[in-house]
Amino acid sequence: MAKFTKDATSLLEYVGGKDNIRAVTHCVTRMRFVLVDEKKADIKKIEALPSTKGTFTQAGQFQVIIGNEVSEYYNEFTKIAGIDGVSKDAVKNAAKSNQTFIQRLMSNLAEIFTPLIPALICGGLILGFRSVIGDIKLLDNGTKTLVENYQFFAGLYSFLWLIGEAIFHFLPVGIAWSITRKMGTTQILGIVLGLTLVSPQLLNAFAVVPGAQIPVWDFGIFQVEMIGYQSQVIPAILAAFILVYLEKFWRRVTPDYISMIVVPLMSLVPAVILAHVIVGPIGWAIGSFIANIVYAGLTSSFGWIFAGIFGFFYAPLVITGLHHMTNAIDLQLMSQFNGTILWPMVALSNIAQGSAVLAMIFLQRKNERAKQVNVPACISCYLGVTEPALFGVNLKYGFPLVCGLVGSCIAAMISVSSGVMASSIGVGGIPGILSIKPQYMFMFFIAMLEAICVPFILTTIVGKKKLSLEDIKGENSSISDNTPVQTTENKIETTLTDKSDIVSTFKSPVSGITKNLNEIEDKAFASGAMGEGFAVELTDGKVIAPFDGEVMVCFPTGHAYGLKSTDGTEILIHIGMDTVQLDGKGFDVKVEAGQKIKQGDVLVQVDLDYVKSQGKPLTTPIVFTDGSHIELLKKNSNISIGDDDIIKITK
Ligand SMILES: OC[C@H]1O[C@H](O[C@H]2O[C@H](CO)[C@@H](O)[C@H](O)[C@H]2O)[C@H](O)[C@@H](O)[C@@H]1O
Repeated sequence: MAKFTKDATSLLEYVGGKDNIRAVTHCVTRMRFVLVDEKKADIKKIEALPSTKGTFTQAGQFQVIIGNEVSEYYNEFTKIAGIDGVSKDAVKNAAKSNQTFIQRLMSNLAEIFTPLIPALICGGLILGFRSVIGDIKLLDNGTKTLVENYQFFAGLYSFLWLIGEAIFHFLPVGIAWSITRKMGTTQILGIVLGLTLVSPQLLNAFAVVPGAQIPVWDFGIFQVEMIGYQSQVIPAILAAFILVYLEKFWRRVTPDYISMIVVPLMSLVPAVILAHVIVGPIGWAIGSFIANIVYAGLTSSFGWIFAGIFGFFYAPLVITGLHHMTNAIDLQLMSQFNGTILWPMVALSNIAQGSAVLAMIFLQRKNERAKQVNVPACISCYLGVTEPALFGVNLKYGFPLVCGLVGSCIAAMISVSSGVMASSIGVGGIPGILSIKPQYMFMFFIAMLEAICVPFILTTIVGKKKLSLEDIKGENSSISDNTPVQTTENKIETTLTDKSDIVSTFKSPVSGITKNLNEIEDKAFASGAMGEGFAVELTDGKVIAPFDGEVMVCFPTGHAYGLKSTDGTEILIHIGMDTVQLDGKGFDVKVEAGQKIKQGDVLVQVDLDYVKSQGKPLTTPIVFTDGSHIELLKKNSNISIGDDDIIKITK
């Protein structure tokens, strides 16, 4: 059995089976589905699968976040489902039907740039290395660079530009290719179109300065300027879409037997003409306008405010999966200002989220199970891929995400207000410093230190208050088969504060015969590891709220509830033993997590006969997970729902 066989099989069932999948693909960390009926997906069950880090529905796509191993998972899933033929394009196109114009624009941009990222990162590292050897005066008391002192480095510097130029200056080739690939038209035509935008026959875009002699194609009656579009983003996007739609048009109207002659010719030639005569100049102007606005915004006296907003919202943008659209702006900034002030904030945001996870590693150092998630998530984040951290840790607990956002917001403000600029997009984590222009490396380093320290300290402080003993110590401290595993939905927040007031507003949530907790069979409850409390052998299936407060946890199977009273008392009611295995059958749940409750509100109506018929004991522990001390006042007594004075609670 392959690593993901079990989970992939369950996922197929929980998304509603093969018939409910209109299309499926994956990206760097997520399975992306377009479902026929989204309501058929059982999100709670999907999120409970061990390999699922979270789910997200965005713009017509149902995303299941798996992490860095998603391609292996995807292969297993498609093998089991027998749907190998479903392509990425099919997913995207199917999802489009559910999107607004803006969503479509954003996801199109993100989709265009995603396949280019490996090359951009490689180029970023190369440019960063070139800066280190060619721009930093490391030798002769800070007066000479390595390139100036050693021929080897001079040669290396020159050689590396061969690759750097191919990636960044000839970017229109990559963009036009990516668009034809995405739109399912002939990719080589996209490549050729891209080449016509950066051909050496044209005046290089970087040589187009006021007063420059611009060569022309002279058609007698009119002339066209021979300008190259090196590093330009929007002209390439517009030209490629023209090519795509021309090809689609000609393919539709051309008989098959001449399509090979007509379609490429009639698509490419007009596309190249339109590119150089109309959309090139227009796209250049639009691109410059956008880059100027972003640049002016970020370098204005209010730049730090824009930066703070970007820094705060970048990680949530990653959660939506639309973040790659920022690459378009980065690349435009690079072509116009020879660097980007946007991308350093991307790297800082990723670092900040990684640092929040670092704090979780520290807080949960005794929790073996949490370590298995936290450590790889943190490493991945520090190397530029944040989904394992976002979905596996920070979103799950909530507060690390917020602490990371605060750290990222401050780091972005430091970065922008000190003018930090990267030569290019690079590895969006700690190695990102290599892509920063040498003169800004120190300030980026300071911003990076902040992005490491602030989320770490904040998460540690908040985590000490927020995390339960179970979160901190892991399985051994309190988890049994009957114990709900903590997920986003079913998280029990147990504060570690020590109060000493006596609470007397507790009324029995159930009817039955009371028992001391240590008398029941389940070891985890009986040992008191989950907290003190008592148990009841149920005689009636109605379960009510014992106090006014909130439902913190409502287990998807309806058999366990975490409640918090208005005065902060927290309890877990676990109905029956091993009842998680009933999968919700016999439990008519009346509340949901997050719901406010009044004492006496019905939480669930349990079909006791059914539970008994399945061989499950009706022993129901009621445990105080906030550390309260409990004395059972009515031992072995027949109590009724709503009775008070059953226990004495001391905090
Ligand atoms: O969705 C995967 C990741 O996408 C972004 O990072 C990637 O692109 C960055 C350029 O925009 C690049 O710097 C980084 O090295 C790449 O991993 C995003 O910043 C990540 O948070 C996300 O996990």
